[in-house]
Amino acid sequence: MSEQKQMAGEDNIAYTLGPMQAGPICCDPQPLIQVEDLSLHYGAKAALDRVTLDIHRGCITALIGPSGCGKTSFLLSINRLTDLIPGCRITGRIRIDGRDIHDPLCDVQTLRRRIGMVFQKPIPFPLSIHRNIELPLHEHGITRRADTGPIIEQVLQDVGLWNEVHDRLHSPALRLSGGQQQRLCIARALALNPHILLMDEPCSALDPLASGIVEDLISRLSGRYTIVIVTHNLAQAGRIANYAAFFWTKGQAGQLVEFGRCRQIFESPSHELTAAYVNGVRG
Ligand SMILES: Nc1ncnc2c1ncn2[C@@H]1O[C@H](COP(=O)(O)OP(=O)(O)OP(=O)(O)O)[C@@H](O)[C@H]1O
Repeated sequence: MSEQKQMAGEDNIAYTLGPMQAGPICCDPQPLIQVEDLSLHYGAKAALDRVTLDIHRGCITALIGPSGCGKTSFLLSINRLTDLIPGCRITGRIRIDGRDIHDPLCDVQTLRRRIGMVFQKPIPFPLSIHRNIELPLHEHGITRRADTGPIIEQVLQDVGLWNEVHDRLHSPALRLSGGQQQRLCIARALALNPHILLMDEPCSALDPLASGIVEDLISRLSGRYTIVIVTHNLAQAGRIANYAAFFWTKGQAGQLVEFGRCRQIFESPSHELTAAYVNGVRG
Protein backbone atom coordinates (compact mmCIF):
# COMPACT_ATOMS: atom_id res chain seq x y z
CA MET A 1 0.00 0.00 0.00
CA SER A 2 1.38 3.44 -0.88
CA GLU A 3 2.16 5.80 2.00
CA GLN A 4 -0.53 8.16 0.73
CA LYS A 5 -3.15 5.42 0.66
CA GLN A 6 -2.12 4.29 4.10
CA MET A 7 -2.51 7.83 5.42
CA ALA A 8 -5.89 8.27 3.78
CA GLY A 9 -6.99 4.86 5.02
CA GLU A 10 -5.91 5.71 8.54
CA ASP A 11 -7.72 9.04 8.35
CA ASN A 12 -10.87 7.56 6.96
CA ILE A 13 -11.42 5.48 10.10
CA ALA A 14 -12.84 8.52 11.84
CA TYR A 15 -15.20 9.25 8.99
CA THR A 16 -17.06 5.99 9.34
CA LEU A 17 -18.53 7.22 12.60
CA GLY A 18 -21.53 8.77 10.88
CA PRO A 19 -23.46 11.67 12.33
CA MET A 20 -21.94 13.34 15.35
CA GLN A 21 -23.02 11.81 18.63
CA ALA A 22 -22.72 13.43 22.01
CA GLY A 23 -19.62 11.99 23.64
CA PRO A 24 -19.60 9.87 26.76
CA ILE A 25 -19.73 11.72 30.04
CA CYS A 26 -16.34 11.83 31.66
CA CYS A 27 -17.10 9.45 34.48
CA ASP A 28 -13.93 7.45 34.00
CA PRO A 29 -11.09 9.99 33.67
CA GLN A 30 -8.12 8.81 31.65
CA PRO A 31 -5.25 11.25 31.34
CA LEU A 32 -4.31 11.94 27.72
CA ILE A 33 -2.21 15.09 28.12
CA GLN A 34 0.02 15.00 31.19
CA VAL A 35 1.73 18.25 32.03
CA GLU A 36 4.38 18.14 34.70
CA ASP A 37 6.20 21.11 36.18
CA LEU A 38 5.77 23.20 33.05
CA SER A 39 7.48 26.59 33.18
CA LEU A 40 7.58 28.94 30.23
CA HIS A 41 9.63 32.07 29.61
CA TYR A 42 9.54 34.68 26.86
CA GLY A 43 13.14 35.86 27.04
CA ALA A 44 13.56 37.00 30.65
CA LYS A 45 9.83 37.18 31.28
CA ALA A 46 8.28 34.24 33.09
CA ALA A 47 4.77 33.44 31.79
CA LEU A 48 4.09 30.08 33.47
CA ASP A 49 5.50 28.70 36.67
CA ARG A 50 5.60 24.95 37.37
CA VAL A 51 2.18 23.96 36.09
CA THR A 52 1.20 20.34 36.67
CA LEU A 53 -2.07 19.15 35.21
CA ASP A 54 -3.66 16.05 33.65
CA ILE A 55 -6.13 16.58 30.82
CA HIS A 56 -8.55 13.74 30.32
CA ARG A 57 -9.33 11.92 27.13
CA GLY A 58 -12.61 12.77 25.42
CA CYS A 59 -13.43 15.57 27.84
CA ILE A 60 -13.66 19.34 27.51
CA THR A 61 -11.27 21.18 29.81
CA ALA A 62 -11.71 24.94 30.14
CA LEU A 63 -8.72 27.12 31.00
CA ILE A 64 -9.98 30.11 32.95
CA GLY A 65 -8.35 33.06 34.69
CA PRO A 66 -7.72 36.75 34.21
CA SER A 67 -5.92 38.26 31.26
CA GLY A 68 -2.18 37.59 31.17
CA CYS A 69 -2.14 34.57 33.49
CA GLY A 70 -0.70 32.31 30.78
CA LYS A 71 -3.72 30.42 29.39
CA THR A 72 -2.77 30.91 25.73
CA SER A 73 0.88 30.17 26.47
CA PHE A 74 -0.20 26.91 28.09
CA LEU A 75 -2.34 26.04 25.05
CA LEU A 76 0.45 26.81 22.56
CA SER A 77 2.91 24.66 24.45
CA ILE A 78 0.73 21.56 23.91
CA ASN A 79 1.27 21.52 20.14
CA ARG A 80 4.70 23.14 20.39
CA LEU A 81 3.64 26.29 18.56
CA THR A 82 5.80 27.92 21.23
CA ASP A 83 8.79 26.58 19.24
CA LEU A 84 7.96 29.25 16.66
CA ILE A 85 8.09 32.17 19.12
CA PRO A 86 11.58 33.70 19.25
CA GLY A 87 13.02 33.63 22.77
CA CYS A 88 10.36 31.29 24.13
CA ARG A 89 11.79 28.66 26.46
CA ILE A 90 10.07 25.76 28.16
CA THR A 91 11.10 23.50 31.01
CA GLY A 92 9.21 20.59 32.48
CA ARG A 93 7.48 17.77 30.66
CA ILE A 94 4.41 17.32 28.50
CA ARG A 95 3.38 13.81 27.61
CA ILE A 96 0.60 12.97 25.19
CA ASP A 97 -0.56 9.38 25.26
CA GLY A 98 2.50 8.65 27.36
CA ARG A 99 4.98 10.15 24.85
CA ASP A 100 7.17 13.10 25.74
CA ILE A 101 6.47 15.77 23.09
CA HIS A 102 9.96 17.22 23.57
CA ASP A 103 11.67 13.91 22.95
CA PRO A 104 14.10 14.39 20.04
CA LEU A 105 12.34 11.46 18.32
CA CYS A 106 8.98 13.23 18.43
CA ASP A 107 8.04 14.42 14.94
CA VAL A 108 6.55 17.89 15.35
CA GLN A 109 4.63 17.68 12.04
CA THR A 110 2.87 14.52 13.18
CA LEU A 111 2.24 16.02 16.61
CA ARG A 112 0.60 19.11 15.10
CA ARG A 113 -1.41 17.01 12.71
CA ARG A 114 -2.89 15.18 15.67
CA ILE A 115 -3.72 18.43 17.44
CA GLY A 116 -6.13 20.80 15.71
CA MET A 117 -6.10 24.45 16.66
CA VAL A 118 -8.87 27.04 16.48
CA PHE A 119 -8.16 30.69 17.19
CA GLN A 120 -10.20 33.57 18.57
CA LYS A 121 -10.72 35.26 15.24
CA PRO A 122 -11.80 32.95 12.43
CA ILE A 123 -9.01 32.99 9.89
CA PRO A 124 -10.10 31.13 6.77
CA PHE A 125 -7.64 31.19 3.90
CA PRO A 126 -8.69 33.70 1.21
CA LEU A 127 -9.73 30.76 -0.96
CA SER A 128 -12.94 28.87 -1.66
CA ILE A 129 -14.79 26.99 1.07
CA HIS A 130 -13.77 23.71 -0.57
CA ARG A 131 -10.13 24.70 -0.96
CA ASN A 132 -9.90 25.75 2.70
CA ILE A 133 -10.30 22.11 3.71
CA GLU A 134 -8.62 20.54 0.70
CA LEU A 135 -5.39 22.50 1.14
CA PRO A 136 -4.32 21.02 4.50
CA LEU A 137 -5.26 17.56 3.24
CA HIS A 138 -3.03 18.07 0.20
CA GLU A 139 -0.23 19.36 2.42
CA HIS A 140 -0.40 16.13 4.39
CA GLY A 141 -0.31 13.92 1.30
CA ILE A 142 -4.03 13.20 0.96
CA THR A 143 -4.51 14.28 -2.64
CA ARG A 144 -6.84 11.84 -4.41
CA ARG A 145 -10.30 13.30 -5.03
CA ALA A 146 -11.83 9.99 -4.00
CA ASP A 147 -10.27 10.54 -0.56
CA THR A 148 -10.61 14.30 -0.15
CA GLY A 149 -14.24 14.60 -1.36
CA PRO A 150 -15.81 12.42 1.36
CA ILE A 151 -13.62 13.98 4.06
CA ILE A 152 -14.63 17.52 3.03
CA GLU A 153 -18.31 16.60 3.05
CA GLN A 154 -18.05 14.75 6.37
CA VAL A 155 -16.31 17.56 8.26
CA LEU A 156 -18.72 20.14 6.86
CA GLN A 157 -21.56 17.89 8.03
CA ASP A 158 -19.89 17.55 11.44
CA VAL A 159 -19.84 21.31 11.97
CA GLY A 160 -23.38 21.74 10.62
CA LEU A 161 -22.26 23.71 7.55
CA TRP A 162 -22.94 21.23 4.78
CA ASN A 163 -26.61 22.14 4.28
CA GLU A 164 -25.70 25.82 4.31
CA VAL A 165 -22.85 25.68 1.77
CA HIS A 166 -23.04 22.49 -0.30
CA ASP A 167 -24.29 24.42 -3.35
CA ARG A 168 -21.54 27.04 -3.18
CA LEU A 169 -18.45 25.11 -2.15
CA HIS A 170 -16.35 26.95 -4.71
CA SER A 171 -17.29 30.44 -3.62
CA PRO A 172 -14.95 32.46 -1.39
CA ALA A 173 -14.85 31.47 2.28
CA LEU A 174 -14.49 35.14 3.20
CA ARG A 175 -18.10 35.68 2.03
CA LEU A 176 -19.38 33.50 4.88
CA SER A 177 -20.65 35.11 8.07
CA GLY A 178 -18.28 35.26 11.08
CA GLY A 179 -19.95 32.27 12.74
CA GLN A 180 -19.85 30.25 9.53
CA GLN A 181 -16.19 31.15 9.07
CA GLN A 182 -15.43 29.90 12.57
CA ARG A 183 -17.28 26.64 11.88
CA LEU A 184 -15.30 26.32 8.64
CA CYS A 185 -12.07 26.78 10.62
CA ILE A 186 -13.21 24.02 12.99
CA ALA A 187 -14.03 21.81 9.99
CA ARG A 188 -10.56 22.51 8.61
CA ALA A 189 -9.05 21.47 11.93
CA LEU A 190 -11.14 18.27 11.96
CA ALA A 191 -10.14 17.32 8.42
CA LEU A 192 -6.78 15.95 9.52
CA ASN A 193 -8.51 13.70 12.04
CA PRO A 194 -6.92 15.15 15.17
CA HIS A 195 -7.19 13.55 18.59
CA ILE A 196 -7.03 16.85 20.39
CA LEU A 197 -8.58 20.25 19.66
CA LEU A 198 -7.07 23.37 21.18
CA MET A 199 -9.42 26.34 21.11
CA ASP A 200 -8.38 29.85 22.09
CA GLU A 201 -11.54 31.84 22.88
CA PRO A 202 -13.29 30.46 19.79
CA CYS A 203 -16.57 32.33 20.41
CA SER A 204 -15.34 35.66 21.67
CA ALA A 205 -15.31 37.38 18.26
CA LEU A 206 -18.81 36.16 17.36
CA ASP A 207 -22.25 37.65 17.92
CA PRO A 208 -24.40 35.90 20.56
CA LEU A 209 -26.34 33.80 18.05
CA ALA A 210 -23.25 32.56 16.20
CA SER A 211 -21.48 32.08 19.52
CA GLY A 212 -24.33 29.83 20.71
CA ILE A 213 -24.12 27.73 17.53
CA VAL A 214 -20.35 27.28 17.87
CA GLU A 215 -20.73 26.50 21.58
CA ASP A 216 -23.29 23.76 20.82
CA LEU A 217 -20.94 22.40 18.21
CA ILE A 218 -18.05 22.25 20.70
CA SER A 219 -20.28 20.32 23.13
CA ARG A 220 -21.15 17.83 20.42
CA LEU A 221 -17.49 17.30 19.58
CA SER A 222 -16.61 16.13 23.08
CA GLY A 223 -16.14 12.43 23.43
CA ARG A 224 -14.78 12.14 19.92
CA TYR A 225 -12.06 14.68 20.63
CA THR A 226 -10.21 15.84 23.70
CA ILE A 227 -10.83 19.57 23.82
CA VAL A 228 -8.89 22.23 25.68
CA ILE A 229 -10.57 25.62 25.47
CA VAL A 230 -9.52 29.03 26.74
CA THR A 231 -12.53 31.12 27.63
CA HIS A 232 -13.24 34.30 29.55
CA ASN A 233 -16.91 33.43 29.50
CA LEU A 234 -17.42 31.59 32.78
CA ALA A 235 -21.05 30.80 31.97
CA GLN A 236 -19.86 29.16 28.78
CA ALA A 237 -17.21 27.16 30.65
CA GLY A 238 -19.91 26.03 33.08
CA ARG A 239 -22.20 24.96 30.24
CA ILE A 240 -19.78 23.02 28.08
CA ALA A 241 -16.71 21.95 30.06
CA ASN A 242 -16.29 18.81 32.12
CA TYR A 243 -13.19 20.15 33.86
CA ALA A 244 -11.86 23.61 34.60
CA ALA A 245 -8.31 24.75 35.33
CA PHE A 246 -8.05 28.10 37.05
CA PHE A 247 -4.86 30.10 36.46
CA TRP A 248 -3.70 33.22 38.28
CA THR A 249 -0.62 35.41 38.07
CA LYS A 250 1.41 35.04 41.22
CA GLY A 251 4.53 37.18 41.39
CA GLN A 252 5.44 37.54 37.72
CA ALA A 253 4.16 34.28 36.26
CA GLY A 254 0.95 32.37 35.74
CA GLN A 255 0.33 29.45 38.05
CA LEU A 256 -2.36 26.82 38.21
CA VAL A 257 -4.39 27.55 41.32
CA GLU A 258 -7.00 24.83 41.07
CA PHE A 259 -8.15 22.09 38.74
CA GLY A 260 -11.24 19.96 39.05
CA ARG A 261 -14.62 19.07 37.71
CA CYS A 262 -16.36 22.17 36.47
CA ARG A 263 -19.19 21.87 38.94
CA GLN A 264 -16.78 21.63 41.86
CA ILE A 265 -14.75 24.63 40.65
CA PHE A 266 -17.86 26.78 40.21
CA GLU A 267 -19.93 25.59 43.16
CA SER A 268 -17.45 24.54 45.83
CA PRO A 269 -13.94 25.70 44.94
CA SER A 270 -11.20 24.66 47.32
CA HIS A 271 -9.16 27.84 46.99
CA GLU A 272 -10.34 31.27 48.05
CA LEU A 273 -8.82 32.88 44.92
CA THR A 274 -10.92 30.57 42.75
CA ALA A 275 -14.03 31.44 44.75
CA ALA A 276 -13.30 35.16 44.36
CA TYR A 277 -12.77 34.81 40.62
CA VAL A 278 -15.77 32.63 39.80
CA ASN A 279 -18.00 34.86 41.92
CA GLY A 280 -16.74 37.95 40.13
CA VAL A 281 -15.11 39.45 43.23
CA ARG A 282 -11.61 39.39 41.72
CA GLY A 283 -10.14 39.25 38.22
N1 LIG B 1 5.35 36.43 22.37
C1 LIG B 1 5.43 36.96 23.59
N2 LIG B 1 6.52 37.64 23.97
C2 LIG B 1 6.64 38.15 25.21
N3 LIG B 1 5.68 38.06 26.16
C3 LIG B 1 4.57 37.40 25.83
C4 LIG B 1 4.37 36.81 24.54
N4 LIG B 1 3.16 36.21 24.52
C5 LIG B 1 2.63 36.42 25.74
N5 LIG B 1 3.47 37.11 26.53
C6 LIG B 1 3.25 37.50 27.93
O1 LIG B 1 3.09 36.31 28.69
C7 LIG B 1 2.07 36.47 29.67
C8 LIG B 1 0.99 35.41 29.45
O2 LIG B 1 0.35 35.69 28.22
P1 LIG B 1 -0.84 34.77 27.68
O3 LIG B 1 -1.27 35.35 26.37
O4 LIG B 1 -0.42 33.36 27.70
O5 LIG B 1 -1.96 35.02 28.79
P2 LIG B 1 -3.52 34.78 28.71
O6 LIG B 1 -3.94 34.31 30.05
O7 LIG B 1 -3.84 33.90 27.56
O8 LIG B 1 -4.08 36.23 28.43
P3 LIG B 1 -5.44 36.68 27.68
O9 LIG B 1 -6.56 36.10 28.48
O10 LIG B 1 -5.39 38.17 27.73
O11 LIG B 1 -5.37 36.14 26.28
C9 LIG B 1 1.55 37.89 29.51
O12 LIG B 1 2.22 38.70 30.46
C10 LIG B 1 1.95 38.28 28.11
O13 LIG B 1 2.16 39.67 27.99
